Amino acid sequence: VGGLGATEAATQETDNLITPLKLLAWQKAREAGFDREFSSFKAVSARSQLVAGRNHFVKAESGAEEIFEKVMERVRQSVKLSEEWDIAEAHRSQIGPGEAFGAWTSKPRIRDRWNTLLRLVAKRRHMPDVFEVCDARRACWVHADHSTTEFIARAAVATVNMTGLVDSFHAMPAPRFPEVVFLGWSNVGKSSLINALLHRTAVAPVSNMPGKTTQFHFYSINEKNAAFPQMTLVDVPGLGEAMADEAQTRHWRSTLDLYLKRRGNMLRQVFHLISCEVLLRRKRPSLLDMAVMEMCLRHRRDSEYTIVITKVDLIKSEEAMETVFQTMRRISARMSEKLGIRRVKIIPCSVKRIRGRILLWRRLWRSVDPELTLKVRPAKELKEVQKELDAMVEQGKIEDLSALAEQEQPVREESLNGLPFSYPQLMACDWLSSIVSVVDLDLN
Ligand SMILES: Nc1nc2c(ncn2[C@@H]2O[C@H](COP(=O)(O)OP(=O)(O)OP(=O)(O)O)[C@@H](O)[C@H]2O)c(=O)[nH]1
Ligand SMILES: [Mg+2]
Repeated sequence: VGGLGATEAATQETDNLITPLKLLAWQKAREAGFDREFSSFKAVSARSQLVAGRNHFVKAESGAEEIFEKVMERVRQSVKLSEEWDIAEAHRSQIGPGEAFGAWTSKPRIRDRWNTLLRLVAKRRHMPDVFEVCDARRACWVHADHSTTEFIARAAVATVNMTGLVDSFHAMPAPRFPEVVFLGWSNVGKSSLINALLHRTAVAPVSNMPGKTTQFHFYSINEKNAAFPQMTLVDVPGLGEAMADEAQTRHWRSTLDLYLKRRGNMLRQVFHLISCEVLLRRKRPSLLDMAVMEMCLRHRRDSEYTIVITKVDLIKSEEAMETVFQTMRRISARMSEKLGIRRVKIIPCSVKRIRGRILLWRRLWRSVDPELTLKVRPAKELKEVQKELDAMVEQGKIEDLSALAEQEQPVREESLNGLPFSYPQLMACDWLSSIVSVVDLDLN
């Protein structure tokens, strides 16, 4: 009693069981952005559980998939795109950033097609598919635009809630979801980047005066939407001198230090932002930046570490580009000399343009992807499980039910299989090629 039965193909009986839930499912789908009728509402598989009565977990097919497939097929069949797609497919293994394949295009017609495809894929909220479309578009040398990043954000983000606004380590909310922190000198664009990635204008307050963010902001993404990837983004006060007094800045630094050292393995990714402005002016990152960098690389083995060069739209000449370039080369050399690290991932980006946004999303996604995370469900009393299931059935929470059923299946092992085709290539491409491709584009 209490164990889940095996997954079985649905029968007429299971189909009858879910029919009354169609309206609820449709309402839910509408809330999530689905704007048509279901063309079908069929049970595809079912599992049952005997807990003083029988619970049925039924996976239903809504027809949305069908519509998607049809439209996608139509989009792909239109002559131009399908040709490009086929070429991209044929060159899948060889196409990487920097390899000549054609000239970049921003033609609205072609761009719109890719964005339509992306919008359709985004509705499925399956991020590897989203990245696959992005890769294919890039492989076809079609520029991304604001719609592209908007659809990526739509696929990944349903809700954003501020769940903590604190100024000491001990007041921080306990880590609930995989966490990503954005840190760096004051005014480098940490808050702006969070807004840009979420495709929201006013989540994190931004100012052109340094010292805007004065507390640690915890933003829970998709807190109550388990169908979306759940994560926490953390915006921190600037490391540098800002407008605050000496004591305040020292306090922030020690809080950050504690946070990085003690946050534990829920902290998955550190985005360390360094502004182009600073690199152009000082030709080297600050000692504080170097200390943070070393700390992360040496002590934060649980987290990924990425340097983000912000405001690359300010690079206006080839000399400026060369300066940024050489500075990054020096940083890389210093790190490899000191820590024996051969490669530090560096992503140049700009919130005024699209540059770097997709790479950042990919990097972010990689660190929070629930499929790469072993979920440990706490053992519960049978009665509790029963109550939970009853409540779900009563409220018609079909998605939660099927998520629960899904959870009982063996968790996939961490692997790169199934990730988008150029993912390893992109990861393998060092900062040199990524900065070249981005800056080249900016100068064109
Ligand atoms: N040109 C350009 N300006 C940017 C970019 N990103 C941010 N900015 C500007 O830089 C300024 C600072 O941005 P914020 O996001 O507040 O920086 P912050 O790192 O959060 O700053 P603090 O909260 O003070 O630590 C704002 O005026 C932004 O508009 C960018 O990519 N390009
Ligand atoms: Mg800020």
